[in-house]
Parts: sequence; C-alpha cells; structure tokens
Amino acid sequence: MSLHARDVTWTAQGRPIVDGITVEIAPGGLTGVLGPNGSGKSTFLRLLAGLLRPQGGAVLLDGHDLGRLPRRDVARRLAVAAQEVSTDVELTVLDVVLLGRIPHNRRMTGADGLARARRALRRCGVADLEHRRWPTLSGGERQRVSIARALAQEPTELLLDEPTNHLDIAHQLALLDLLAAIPATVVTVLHDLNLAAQYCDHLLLLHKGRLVATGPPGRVLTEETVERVYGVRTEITRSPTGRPALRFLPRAARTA
Ligand SMILES: Nc1ncnc2c1ncn2[C@@H]1O[C@H](COP(=O)(O)OP(=O)(O)OP(=O)(O)O)[C@@H](O)[C@H]1O
Repeated sequence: MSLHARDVTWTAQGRPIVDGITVEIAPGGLTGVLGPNGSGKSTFLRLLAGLLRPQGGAVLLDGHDLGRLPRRDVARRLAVAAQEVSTDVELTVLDVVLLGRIPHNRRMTGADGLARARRALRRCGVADLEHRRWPTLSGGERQRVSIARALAQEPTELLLDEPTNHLDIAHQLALLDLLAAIPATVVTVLHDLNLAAQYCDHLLLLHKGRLVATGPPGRVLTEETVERVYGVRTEITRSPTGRPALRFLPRAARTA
C-alpha cells in the first residue's frame, strides 16, 4: 500500500498551501510531483515525509497514520533528500552518507555500514569524493552526496525535492536512471516536464495547492492542461518510447 495522502491540508497565515489532496502513491514506482512555482510541491512532499503535520486529513504509511508511528520506525522506511542542504557542516562526505545508516544502527562505522555507504556513493558517481570535506563540494556534488545519504538509508520510500537541481544534463539523466531502477517507492518533485514524462510512471500535477491531474504522463501532460496550469502553449508529440514529448511555443511569434 505504501504512502497514501487522505484529504491532506496545510495552511499558512490563513492561506491553504496544500488544499485537500487525496492520492495513493503507486508502490515501487517513480512518481513525479509537478506544478508551477509556489503550487505547493515542496510542502506536499514534506507532508508526505512526515516533516510537517497535516492540519487536516492524514498521511498513511501502509495504512498507519504517519504522525502516530515511532520516528525511528519511520526513519527505517522513509528517506528524504530535501532541497536546502546546509553548507557549514564540518563532516567528510563519507560521514554525511553514514548518517543515513543511523536509523538501522546507531554505531554507524561497522564494516557493514561502511560497505553500504560506499555502495551508495558509487551508485551516485561520487565515490572519489569520500574524504572531501562537505563544505568544499560544488552544488551538484553536494546534491549527489545528499542522494547517496538517502540511498544509504536503504528506504522502502524515497522522497526527493528537485534532485536534478544543480546537475548538468548528463548527471540529471544518470540520476533519473538510478531513481527509476531502485527497488523502492520513489516520489520526486521535478520541474522539467520532458524529463518527468520520460522517466516517471505516474505524475501528480499541483496547481494552487490542489491536485489537478494524476495518472501516467500521457494522461496528465496534455496541451490543454499545461496551458491551463502553467499558462504556456505547447505542442505535444510522442517520443519513440511512446512518452509525451513537449515543445514549448513562444508567447509571441518570433522569426529566426
Ligand atoms: N511556512 C510558510 N509560511 C508562509 N507561506 C509558506 C510557508 N511555506 C510555504 N509557503 C508558501 O506556500 C506556497 C507553496 O510553497 P512550496 O515551497 O510548497 O511551493 P513549490 O511548488 O515547491 O514552489 P517552487 O517550485 O518555487 O519550489 C508558496 O507561496 C510559499 O511562499
């Protein structure tokens, strides 16, 4: 059953930021959360992760209210790679990734924990950074190490907020290949509609805090929906894999 949002609402200063979202996240799949800036994606992800408590409704993990489950049990299941990562932590890269092992074993430095942390670093293509100090990393390196930390947790549910941020196109594709292949339920906020269409099994499209479309990419990403939600005209064709391929049209006709 995995994660289930049931009429989840979260309000700030009287304004609904997440407004009555009900959805079951497909177990084992890669689900993309899309929507314009400020549509509530990060807030919804934080609610799904149990980092925020819903003010209305509930998030269920295998049918149990996430807010009532012991934190350690949740941490063994669910890993989060959030958008903002602190830069002033005086740890090495390996130390940061070993933090992902804490829910499983408070003594992180056993041989097994080390092997798992190093495997996560390799999968994210940052094994060579193991001894580097965290503050010295570039934005893209930090992003990949954060994801390695989440993978080291070996979660059954992995939640990520714009994990492709700071990554060049090759690293974006490598990361999405990795997310599509890992044997967990993965929910990720994405901005790039074409990458979301190519990689995700399911999409959730948010607009002003509401879930306005959900389903496979071909059902969610239509010219009508993209124009209504983003105010952008598109021409949508099918890629060779049968996925939607979006071409964005300029607001005014331009000549070369
Ligand atoms: N604690 C808060 N207090 C007041 N407003 C908030 C709070 N948290 C979020 N908001 C507002 O809620 C809205 C949704 O924020 P959120 O970060 O969830 O959007 P988003 O879809 O992830 O945006 P982006 O694509 O820009 O990252 C924004 O207008 C934001 O300013």
